[in-house]
Amino acid sequence: MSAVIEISGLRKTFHTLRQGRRVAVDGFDLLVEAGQVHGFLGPNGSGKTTTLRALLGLVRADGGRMSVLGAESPDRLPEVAGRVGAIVESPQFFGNFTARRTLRLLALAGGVPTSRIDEVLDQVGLRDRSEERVKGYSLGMKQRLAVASALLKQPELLILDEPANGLDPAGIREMRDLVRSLAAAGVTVLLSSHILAEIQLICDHVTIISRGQRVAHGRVDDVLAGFDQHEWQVRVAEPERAVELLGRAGLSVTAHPGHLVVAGVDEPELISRTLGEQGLWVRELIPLRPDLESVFLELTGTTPHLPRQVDGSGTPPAGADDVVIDLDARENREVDA
Ligand SMILES: Nc1ncnc2c1ncn2[C@@H]1O[C@H](COP(=O)(O)OP(=O)(O)OP(=O)(O)O)[C@@H](O)[C@H]1O
Repeated sequence: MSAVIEISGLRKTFHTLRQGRRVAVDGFDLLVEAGQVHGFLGPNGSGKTTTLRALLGLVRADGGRMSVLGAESPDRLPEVAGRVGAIVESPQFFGNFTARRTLRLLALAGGVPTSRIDEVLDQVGLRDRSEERVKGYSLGMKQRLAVASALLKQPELLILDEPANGLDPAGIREMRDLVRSLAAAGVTVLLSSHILAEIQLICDHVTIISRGQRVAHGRVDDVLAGFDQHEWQVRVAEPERAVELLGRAGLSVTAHPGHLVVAGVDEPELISRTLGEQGLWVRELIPLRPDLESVFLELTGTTPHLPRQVDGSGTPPAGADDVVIDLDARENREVDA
């Protein structure tokens, strides 16, 4: 697969009068390949927007190499700008203009045929409302108009910084459907967010940033698999006896209200056989898989605990071949306030 975005060793330090020197991005790497819907995940202030701004030439990097669609950024960015759509800073629209008039203005300014206007309005689901003034739009509709403006030139790559920010659940769902339909149409999408569930629902790949450094990257399934402790939630009629039997069989078991958690077990038969052979029948046996939220919280240090998500499918995640977890960054992390 070809690289659509490559960043290696990106550094950016801001100097402000009040706060002095602030390292926003510190040797950061990112690889986005063609066809991916790539989630760029990190807590507030971890460096996501700075990275995207540097990539797009909106802020000057202090070090590192970047390329977009094979062109070095920022020097050769103009060569590929027509193939990239990006919404990084909150777009401002004229409130008194309709969506159609807004897009017409942008199409004319960008040399895009005006026949594209109806196509992008359809793509973002705004055609029915396109004659209304933008000032009457909801935040979600404004976001969709922003995406429509980025789609005018039929980009191969779409970069969205926090597209779900400020949206209500219905708006988030609309944005999710929109990103999925763009991905299905072959657009490579890089999407920054701190809404973990969103990333898990939309993205196939993820890069996690914490304090300006990459702390994990790879296929979402593989990143999750890297944190899988092979735990099972077990319900039985006599939990105390079950703890004893499982412990005697050398299994790691902890008691929780109403259930037990057995860790480090690949095959659930081991649990049911150990208990069944002593006449203790398992009522429920559920694999506990880590979700992106628990992985993110562990990597970025925002909580010491690993909440678990119950995945009733019982399907083991894919192998962890592609996932890379930067252990140095993990161990050296500081706790976010
Ligand atoms: N123009 C600036 N001047 C000074 N400091 C800045 C500037 N832009 C960003 N920073 C600092 O750089 C760090 C990274 O900020 P950045 O906006 O890139 O984070 P982020 O991950 O996008 O956060 P959020 O999710 O809140 O948007 C923060 O400490 C921020 O205060």
